Amino acid sequence: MLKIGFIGGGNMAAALIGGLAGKLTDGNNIHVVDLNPESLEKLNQRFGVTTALQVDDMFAKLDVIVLAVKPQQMRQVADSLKPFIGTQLVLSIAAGIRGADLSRWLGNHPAIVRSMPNTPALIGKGISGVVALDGVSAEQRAAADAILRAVGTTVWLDSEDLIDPVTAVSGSGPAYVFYFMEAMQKAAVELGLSAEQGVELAKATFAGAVELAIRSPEPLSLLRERVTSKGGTTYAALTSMEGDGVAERIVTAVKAAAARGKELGEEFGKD
Ligand SMILES: NC(=O)C1=CN([C@@H]2O[C@H](COP(=O)(O)OP(=O)(O)OC[C@H]3O[C@@H](n4cnc5c(N)ncnc54)[C@H](O)[C@@H]3O)[C@@H](O)[C@H]2O)C=CC1
Ligand SMILES: O=C(O)[C@@H]1CCC=N1
Repeated sequence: MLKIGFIGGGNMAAALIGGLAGKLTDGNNIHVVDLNPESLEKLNQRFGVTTALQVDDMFAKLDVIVLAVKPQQMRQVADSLKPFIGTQLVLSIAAGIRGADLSRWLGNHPAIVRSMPNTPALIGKGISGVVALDGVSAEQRAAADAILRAVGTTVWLDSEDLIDPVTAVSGSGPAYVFYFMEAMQKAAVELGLSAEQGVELAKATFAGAVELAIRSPEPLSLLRERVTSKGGTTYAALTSMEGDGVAERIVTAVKAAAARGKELGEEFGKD
């Protein structure tokens, strides 16, 4: 059974641990470090994981170490981990932080996998972009894949350059969807429906449309055209959106997220 450590026991770590515990490995084979004792207590109670407030010698005995802190904290975490690094696979889920920087901070450690999951991992419906540095063995790639697949699906990338685009599309993506849903709810209220009715309509519309898109082999544009009767209501809404350049603005926004990912790597990977 895999022995897995987590540094950072926040949102994303909890999602991953929830997917792993009792399936890929037992809770007592998972060791979590976080500065916040309350987060640790919750994880211990829910999944039976062992915990510590700082990186300890347990980390020398693990197969995989998942780095799940914010990009800003990664350098300091790497420094505290370095004395315990041997042959373990290090799996980072942090936005921006480059594999080469992590490797250098860990004493030129070769076994680094970078991944970008998303919050639907909390309900087992995540998707993760993943890329392995050259020093990762086939067995370690399989371990990284199994960990991420415990909370959804994986898309392996040939180049680390594609991780920032994945971050921008699917890592941050759930927030764009919620933003759109919030706007639909706002419109519903302005048109006279209650807030509860608005959110129910928005959620069910997204759930139904997404399921339809997943089950349909047809392109998204065709699904959209089927809703859009010439001169009808949808046509009026889409014409308004086109006039306002909404699609272009979304493309610009997603590109801003990718640019920020690159910038984070430059900002926190300097030394
Ligand atoms: N939230 C999201 O949608 C996604 C986040 N990510 C990445 O996952 C990482 C974690 O994000 P979240 O789980 O959302 O953040 P979070 O804030 O919920 O969790 C981070 C945890 O790290 C702990 N921490 C801070 N400094 C520490 C240290 N020195 N040692 C040990 N623990 C420390 C904090 O107490 C906190 O519990 C980030 O790098 C983010 O880029 C990746 C994909 C999606
Ligand atoms: O906003 C962020 O930086 C992180 C990475 C992807 C989702 N949340």
